[in-house]
Amino acid sequence: MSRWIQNGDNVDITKERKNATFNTERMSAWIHGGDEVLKRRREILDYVKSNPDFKDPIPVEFLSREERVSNGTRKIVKMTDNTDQIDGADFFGEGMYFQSLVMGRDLHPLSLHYIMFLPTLQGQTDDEQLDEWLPKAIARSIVGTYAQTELGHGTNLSKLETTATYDPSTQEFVLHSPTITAAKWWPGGLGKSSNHAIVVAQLYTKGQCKGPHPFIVQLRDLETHKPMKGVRLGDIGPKLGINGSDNGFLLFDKYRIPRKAMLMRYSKVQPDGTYIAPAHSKLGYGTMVFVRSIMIKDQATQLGAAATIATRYSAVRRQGEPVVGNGEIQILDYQTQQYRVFPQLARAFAFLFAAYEIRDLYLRLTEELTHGNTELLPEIHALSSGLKSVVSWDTAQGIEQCRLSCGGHGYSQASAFPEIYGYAVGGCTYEGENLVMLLQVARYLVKAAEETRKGTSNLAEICGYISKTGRRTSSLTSIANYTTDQIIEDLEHVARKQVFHAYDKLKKAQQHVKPEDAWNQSSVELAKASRWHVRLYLVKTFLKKVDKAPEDLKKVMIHVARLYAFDIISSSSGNFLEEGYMRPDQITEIKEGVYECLAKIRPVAVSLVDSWDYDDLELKSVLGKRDGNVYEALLQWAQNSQLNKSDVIPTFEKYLGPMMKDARSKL
Ligand SMILES: CCCCCCCC/C=C\CCCCCCC/C=C/C(=O)SCCNC(=O)CCNC(=O)[C@H](O)C(C)(C)COP(=O)(O)OP(=O)(O)OC[C@H]1O[C@@H](n2cnc3c(N)ncnc32)[C@H](O)[C@@H]1OP(=O)(O)O
Ligand SMILES: Cc1cc2nc3c(=O)[nH]c(=O)nc-3n(C[C@H](O)[C@H](O)[C@H](O)COP(=O)(O)OP(=O)(O)OC[C@H]3O[C@@H](n4cnc5c(N)ncnc54)[C@H](O)[C@@H]3O)c2cc1C
Repeated sequence: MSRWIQNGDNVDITKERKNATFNTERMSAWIHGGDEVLKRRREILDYVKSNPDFKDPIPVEFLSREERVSNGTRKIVKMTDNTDQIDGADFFGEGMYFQSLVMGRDLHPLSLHYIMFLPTLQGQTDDEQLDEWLPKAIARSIVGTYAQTELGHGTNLSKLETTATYDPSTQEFVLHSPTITAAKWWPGGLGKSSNHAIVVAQLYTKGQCKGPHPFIVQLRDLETHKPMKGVRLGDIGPKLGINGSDNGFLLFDKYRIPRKAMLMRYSKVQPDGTYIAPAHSKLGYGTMVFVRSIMIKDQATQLGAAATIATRYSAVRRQGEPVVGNGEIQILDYQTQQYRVFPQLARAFAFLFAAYEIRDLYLRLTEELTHGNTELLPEIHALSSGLKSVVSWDTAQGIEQCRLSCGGHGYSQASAFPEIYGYAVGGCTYEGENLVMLLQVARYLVKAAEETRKGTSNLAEICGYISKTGRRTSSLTSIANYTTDQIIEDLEHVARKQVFHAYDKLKKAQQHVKPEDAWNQSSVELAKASRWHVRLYLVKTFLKKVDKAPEDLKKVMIHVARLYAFDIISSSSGNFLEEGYMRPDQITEIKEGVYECLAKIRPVAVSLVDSWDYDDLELKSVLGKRDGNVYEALLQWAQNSQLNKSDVIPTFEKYLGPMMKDARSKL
């Protein structure tokens, strides 16, 4: 046994846990929403661990693509056979946790069924359609996906090419892909698994195009699973990540579906072809808003996992001997290591707490929509688009920092970083490419700036800072006395300034060039304004949450929240220095604040990541193992390699052996 193991655990990690200044269980409960939530997490975990159906034959990174799809399909069917183990109504909490324990970091043949197909049926059907389709989808007698993106168009929905032309003589729509670029491309589970899809197509009736609308479409025969006549589909091949998912392509050749296949909660086509428009033109995009909202928690969970792995590994990895003869030190003691890893942990917290907020806002929206009130739609569209964009970008960067902080072992799939990154980074693209989403936020901010300039502002709370007068210089005197209100005031200043800078640039350009060119020429500054708007929101949400925490937890978490804010300010110091809003010595003070926070977090870092309550089963990382016994586990993990099945592999007989033999004979 290694000299670093005592009572089964690595001695360094045990020592770290003894340093905790707070109760890890209390912290976990606070993070996850209370004792009851924590208790339920443990029950779900026990259930998953005790069920052999959920076990992977070997770590999934050793499986081929076909094996991955097959293993994932087997598990998700078993998992959804057992949804009585969770509160089905709690998709955001129990649903997401259950699926992450069973399915790991992969999407699978039923992902889109649960994440988009079912929610679209719930949100977009009229009563009759709901009664027809929802029971089938819930029972899994049909499997659906969401087919919107095409080879030629993803972002720009107004130019989707798939057509749904209404034929009043038969009361049917004719679905058609007029070109190759009209092929649906990407939908998860479309390639081989789904037999139905929500297809988004340009609706034509009475010779007029009414724009993209959702239709429910049968793609495969229910018994043979062969594609229906007029439907061509398949898998799009391997991707950077999520290779357990059969993302697919789909083409229609004048494929007929009944009139009632058009989802008619908001827009309708009557039997004679008369079109009835929705109350709000973007109501049909509701499922995207829903997914953008739930993605925030998913991304936070991935970044939290990466930070947990990096922190635990840094506690057990010893490298370098600053005092010769005293032995090598834990790499977690290096300030540079802390500077790399702890901000990622702080971000993960910030994102998780924002995820709770957007969940609550989304629930409010759903409630309002049942009363026909669409007032909240622009605000939630802007917030979910902005959070989706900033959070997924920072998550991807953060995971990469965590990987780098683990040196060579971070590059091995044993670390789980490649899986985490491959899975999470997809979020920068799907559900709206990040930059495009930032530009959606910008439209909202431009309106707020316009109202403020006109003096007619009655802004929503989320952008209330835009119409504030604010100070001309920061009131920061010393980092010790830098209050939450001052931090927010300083971030508000920079966000407001950037909003008006972008707005003025846009307005000025509009005087000289066409509106679309003016927008394009201002778009980098507009996207920056959106980022500041979202960062401000994240900082405010985090500080507010910590302010309300119980005292024992607040004492620790305040350093994490301040690190999040100080890291943002110090890494963009130029924005704060502009026009003398801050002086260089104030920036120096904030940098010192960063270092102070790192030092405060250092002794409790392992306990903090323990509080995220990841089980080894969920982390799936040799480096992040709770017991810290990394080296033994690495050696064991490598035994799974197919190349280790024999001492000599065929490539030796075929290539290397003859090459060396030949070379030897010539010497
Ligand atoms: C038991 C089992 C449990 C299982 C649990 C599983 C849990 C797993 C958890 C998480 C994992 C997450 C995994 C997710 C899987 C992802 C799968 C991916 C799916 C997809 O990607 S689907 C395709 C998504 N596609 C897009 O997002 C396209 C992006 N484009 C657009 O959204 C829009 O076209 C646009 C926003 C870019 C522009 O739209 P458009 O041209 O139509 O409009 P504009 O002229 O620009 O704007 C007009 C006006 O409308 C406003 N607007 C736009 N969109 C919306 C909206 N959605 N809501 C409200 N308003 C909107 C826009 O801002 C303009 O407003 P103003 O005129 O400025 O007022
Ligand atoms: C893992 C994964 C899963 C997916 N799952 C599904 C699914 O289940 N169903 C589905 O329908 N789709 C799915 N998609 C597709 C996804 O929604 C699209 O890829 C996404 O919306 C972006 O569209 P695009 O790929 O066409 O990129 P494009 O729109 O071509 O964007 C390419 C580049 O152009 C820029 N750009 C585009 N428009 C503008 C603009 N107006 N202003 C400034 N810059 C612009 C973008 O910022 C980007 O840099 C998935 C994608 C991925 C990666």
